Amino acid sequence: MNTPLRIGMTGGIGSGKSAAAHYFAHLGATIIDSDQIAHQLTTSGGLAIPAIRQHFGTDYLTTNGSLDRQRMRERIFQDHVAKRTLEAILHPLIRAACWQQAQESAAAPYQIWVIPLLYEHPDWQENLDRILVIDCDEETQIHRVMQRSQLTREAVEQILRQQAKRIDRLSIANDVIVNIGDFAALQQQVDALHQLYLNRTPQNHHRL
Ligand SMILES: CC(C)(COP(=O)(O)OP(=O)(O)OC[C@H]1O[C@@H](n2cnc3c(N)ncnc32)[C@H](O)[C@@H]1O)[C@@H](O)C(=O)NCCC(=O)NCCS
Ligand SMILES: Nc1ncnc2c1ncn2[C@@H]1O[C@H](COP(=O)(O)OP(=O)(O)OP(=O)(O)O)[C@@H](O)[C@H]1O
Repeated sequence: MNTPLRIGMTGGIGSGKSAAAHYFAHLGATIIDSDQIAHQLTTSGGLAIPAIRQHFGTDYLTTNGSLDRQRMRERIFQDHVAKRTLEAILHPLIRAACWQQAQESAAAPYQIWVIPLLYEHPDWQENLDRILVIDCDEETQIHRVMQRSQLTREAVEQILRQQAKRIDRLSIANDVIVNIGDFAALQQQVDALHQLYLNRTPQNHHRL
């Protein structure tokens, strides 16, 4: 059986990764979503909970034993050491779970790996055939995240400062979706990339 084409999708907070992934899935792609996996690992009984309890204490767990996401978010985006500690706990587990999901869905024509920190952690780029960046201006990101959640402008800006710059992320892209219009404009770009990915295989395209 051929290995499916693996596309790493990345983009800053609120750029539209989930919206694009949702539509790729509708077209038949397999989606491997590192944010979703991180959520599963940190629900009650999740694989990452014992290490989080050990390093951060029970203060960062809710009464039902899952990660207190708000509290952890407030901590890590103003404490670099805590951020690195949480990433050191979660990233190896996320990667293992991504690979497991990828193997379980090997029959799909191509896979979209949603990895927000693909630029910040280049080792994630290994074994990917292409990189797709969901691009949009920071002001749009801020508005979208504020609309979607209870976060203040300052809180979103603080997260943005911890993430790669737009221009750096674009420097690793093979493909770019500019998500500054409406959902129809986003879907049109996904449709075009869907055709491109169906016509590519890992055997006839190498990223490097
Ligand atoms: C800090 C946490 C608990 C906040 O949870 P919350 O539900 O508020 O956010 P959610 O998980 O939906 O993430 C939303 C976005 O935040 C940004 N983000 C998350 N983690 C990080 C990080 N370590 N560095 C920079 N940005 C991050 C991404 O843009 C992500 O898409 C959570 O994001 C987390 O566990 N982060 C560490 C895991 C990680 O590094 N994930 C990225 C996988 S590549
Ligand atoms: N083209 C668009 N038009 C209107 N709203 C959009 C568009 N793209 C995304 N959105 C909305 O903006 C918000 C952020 O989008 P989405 O959740 O897809 O971003 P994300 O990159 O996955 O974010 P995060 O990094 O936080 O996981 C969502 O509420 C989504 O519905």
